[in-house]
Amino acid sequence: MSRGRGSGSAACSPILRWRSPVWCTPRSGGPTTICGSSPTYRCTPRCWPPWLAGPDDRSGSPAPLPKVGGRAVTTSIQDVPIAPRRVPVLGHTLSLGRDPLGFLQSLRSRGDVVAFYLGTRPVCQVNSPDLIRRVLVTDAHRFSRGAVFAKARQLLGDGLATADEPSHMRQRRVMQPAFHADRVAGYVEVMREEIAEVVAGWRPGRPVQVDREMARLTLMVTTKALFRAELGQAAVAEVRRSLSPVLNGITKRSMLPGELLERVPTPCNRRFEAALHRLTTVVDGVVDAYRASGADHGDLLSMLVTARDVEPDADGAAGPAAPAMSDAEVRTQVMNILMAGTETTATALSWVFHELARHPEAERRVHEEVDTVLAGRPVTTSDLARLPYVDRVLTEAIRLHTPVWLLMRRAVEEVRLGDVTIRPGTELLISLPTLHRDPDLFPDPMRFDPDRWLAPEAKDWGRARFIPFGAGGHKCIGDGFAWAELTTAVATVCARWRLVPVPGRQVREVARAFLRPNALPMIPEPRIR
Ligand code: HEM
Repeated sequence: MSRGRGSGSAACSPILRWRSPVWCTPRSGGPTTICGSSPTYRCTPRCWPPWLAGPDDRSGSPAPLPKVGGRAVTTSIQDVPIAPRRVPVLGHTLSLGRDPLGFLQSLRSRGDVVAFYLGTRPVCQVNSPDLIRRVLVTDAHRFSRGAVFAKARQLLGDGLATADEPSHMRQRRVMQPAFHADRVAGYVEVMREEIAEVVAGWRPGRPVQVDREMARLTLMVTTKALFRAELGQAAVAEVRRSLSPVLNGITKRSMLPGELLERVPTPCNRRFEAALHRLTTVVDGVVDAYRASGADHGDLLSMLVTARDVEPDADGAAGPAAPAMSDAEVRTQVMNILMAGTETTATALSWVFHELARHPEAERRVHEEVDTVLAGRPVTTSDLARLPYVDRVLTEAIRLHTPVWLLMRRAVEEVRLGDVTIRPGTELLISLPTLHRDPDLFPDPMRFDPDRWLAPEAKDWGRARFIPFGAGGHKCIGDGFAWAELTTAVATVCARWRLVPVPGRQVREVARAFLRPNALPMIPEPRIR
């Protein structure tokens, strides 16, 4: 089917998503202001393109190019429509660098699959929801994760967020229980306490940088959920100090061609290496201590340390259980979760408060619902499913400002997508804002309208047209955790505070590792009830 309509069975209802099974899809095999009423969303280009000269994700060497008459050719996309205004040598790099979101969205009307060039290297953007589903879900075995992940894997190790098959499937099986809905429910108290601690520092009328506050908040929540035991507290402080420089360093390095520049002992490289060393040392120390104590602290790290892997035998029956991960593997997983689970949720929360401030009626309804359900007491796990309007606000904010804005894959075999043939080695790109802002899928897409999720057909949208957490075997393992955290944070903050924009400050989308606001200064005002 060509692009335009998703169909078929429902995935997870947006309202119940926070407690839905995390693996709910089958597997196989110049800046523009966005304050006020401007409907135009563009972003400030930075860090682009991260995968330009990345190595092949499986072998660590460049992807093999197809050969014609014994000579390598630079294109493997002969029958794919090509974006206009390609410049010799540079390809479309400048257009993309000037306005990444605008450029990618401009490709939507040109076909289900459209190619553009980064320098001389083709990348195919997949626009049709049904073809996206094939790439991520039904034909996923024909694709690997692509060059960006290869770089991250070099720096972080082969963890869940970076691994390819078959290693990925084993890791997923071992990690899944730590993110089971029952386990996530147990983290809500930690989440609420950490959120309350951050908010306790706010003073009426004194501006706070909401984006930074949310980054602090999600880091506190993730580290507490990871290392709940007392012995983890020193580690928590060190992680908080080192994580940000490590994240920034990885983003920068994923853009560098080759490894030469990384080896030059510049102050920047030295800071990155020192922070990475501190982070790995402290995580190693905690893993040792957890291993030695053997106790279950009810946190993620306990789950990872005590995990046993039961490999199915040839008949599919359970084989003998064995320790699932070495200490080095546990450390890699911890690092992966810290990287994947903090800025994503922080970015989503920032956009939620930004949109609430711009839509007083939505804000009023959130306050009304929170007051009715909580009646002045702290939020609990059972409240999360009783906040349907908050749920719709979160869903709509994440549709409009999808934090993970690019998914990348690389074809490992020839595959036919609609009318075009994708050759092995071709990089594919799925631009989630292009999908989530498609007027054929979401009428008046730039309008923040939480009630669009009341439409009866909305329950099917999670199948193909609304996939902020991805889909298929790599679907976000932390989606339930993130949803619980988002709901708890919004309910806790909105029970006491309104966040009002600082007058005259413009908020822009910045397409870095995540699609985040450039800055979000806001003024906390105590609510008068
Ligand atoms: C609003 C918050 C979040 C968003 C929007 C988000 C989005 C995503 C997306 C789109 C993917 C799929 C990437 C791909 O297909 O290439 C993903 C994967 C992943 N996410 Fe999240 N995420 C969020 C929060 C979290 C949290 C809180 C955690 C952990 C505590 C987490 C851990 C992971 C991991 C480990 C993966 C890799 C899964 C795999 O490949 O099996 N994420 N996330």
